Amino acid sequence: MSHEPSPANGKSIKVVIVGAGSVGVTTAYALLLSGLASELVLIDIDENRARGEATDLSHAAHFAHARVRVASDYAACEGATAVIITAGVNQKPGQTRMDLVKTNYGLFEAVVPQIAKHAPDTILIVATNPVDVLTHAAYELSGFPKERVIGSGTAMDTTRFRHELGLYYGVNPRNVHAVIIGEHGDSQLPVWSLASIAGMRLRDYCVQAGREYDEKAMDDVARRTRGAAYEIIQRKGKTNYGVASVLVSILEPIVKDSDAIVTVSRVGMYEGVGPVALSMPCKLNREGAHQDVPLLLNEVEKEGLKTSALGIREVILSVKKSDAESQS
Ligand SMILES: NC(=O)C1=CN([C@@H]2O[C@H](COP(=O)(O)OP(=O)(O)OC[C@H]3O[C@@H](n4cnc5c(N)ncnc54)[C@H](O)[C@@H]3O)[C@@H](O)[C@H]2O)C=CC1
Ligand SMILES: CC(=O)C(=O)O
Repeated sequence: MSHEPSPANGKSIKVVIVGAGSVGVTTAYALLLSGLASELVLIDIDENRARGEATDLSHAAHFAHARVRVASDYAACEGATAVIITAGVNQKPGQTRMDLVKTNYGLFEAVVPQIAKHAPDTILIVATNPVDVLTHAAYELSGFPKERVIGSGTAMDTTRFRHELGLYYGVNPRNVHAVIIGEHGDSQLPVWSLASIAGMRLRDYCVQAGREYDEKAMDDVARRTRGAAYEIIQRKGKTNYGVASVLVSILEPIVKDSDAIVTVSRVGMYEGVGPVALSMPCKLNREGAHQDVPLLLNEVEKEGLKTSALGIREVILSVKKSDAESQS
């Protein structure tokens, strides 16, 4: 009898996680439990730590029909369906995601070309912060088409938003349709004009449910969504479970080629801004992320999106400028 793990869904799906820290290994564990991958490879600059994590995870893999291994060389990315990048410094209490840009941009310059060299057909999924700036960097450094460089973006904030709305209205978050777009960060934008429950816009839902639409309560929902990571980091020093599940939810439609719509970050052209990676609802399938249908936004939301895009673009330009200056 073979001791080889059974391939996921009858196919051999290899996923590489670069960065075997808190987000990386929580994602690895969530992926193992999902059964989406038949092979997981961990790469970390701290090889000893990665080896310990891989051994521990391989004991969990015993129950999940997948193989977990550690690699010290990016050649291990060859043949990967997706490479998830979670390597990099995280926020200390009070820091913004943008505060991490200099260190993590340098890391991407070292890592992304190596992934692209060994896995030219893979899909890159970026979680490292600031995720939009680094998704943009990964796109430029890899030379991959836009579709194949995806940031976890506001998939995380959208999950938190639906969670908060579900709590407030007393319905399951799965029945709340609402998205956060723009930056995975402080300039993120809740799309109130399209938020709905049971197919009804929130104001209509309130009329039908015989309750008042409370503007102040909605502002609180948006504030809690935007501030969730800060609060968690203040309390426990990091966030890991939410993002791990979000990364699995991004990988799933890629592996299953299912055309699911998920709000992820991807490079696009924005009027009056230029090319910039930010989050919009995208169709995900085995070829990557596609922004096929522009979101119907009102004028205020269009302005908010532009402000968010300009903020990300400014950081992209400034980190590239200071990087070029330090190399000259
Ligand atoms: N997009 C999102 O929603 C979220 C993003 N994050 C971000 O994910 C990143 C990782 O966070 P944590 O896992 O908590 O940090 P961590 O410190 O636990 O792990 C980072 C790992 O990266 C490794 N690393 C550093 N340089 C490397 C290199 N050149 N090559 C390979 N590995 C390298 C470290 O050795 C460490 O194991 C941070 O930037 C954080 O802000 C965290 C939570 C949510
Ligand atoms: C840390 C981070 O980006 C988050 O949990 O949203």
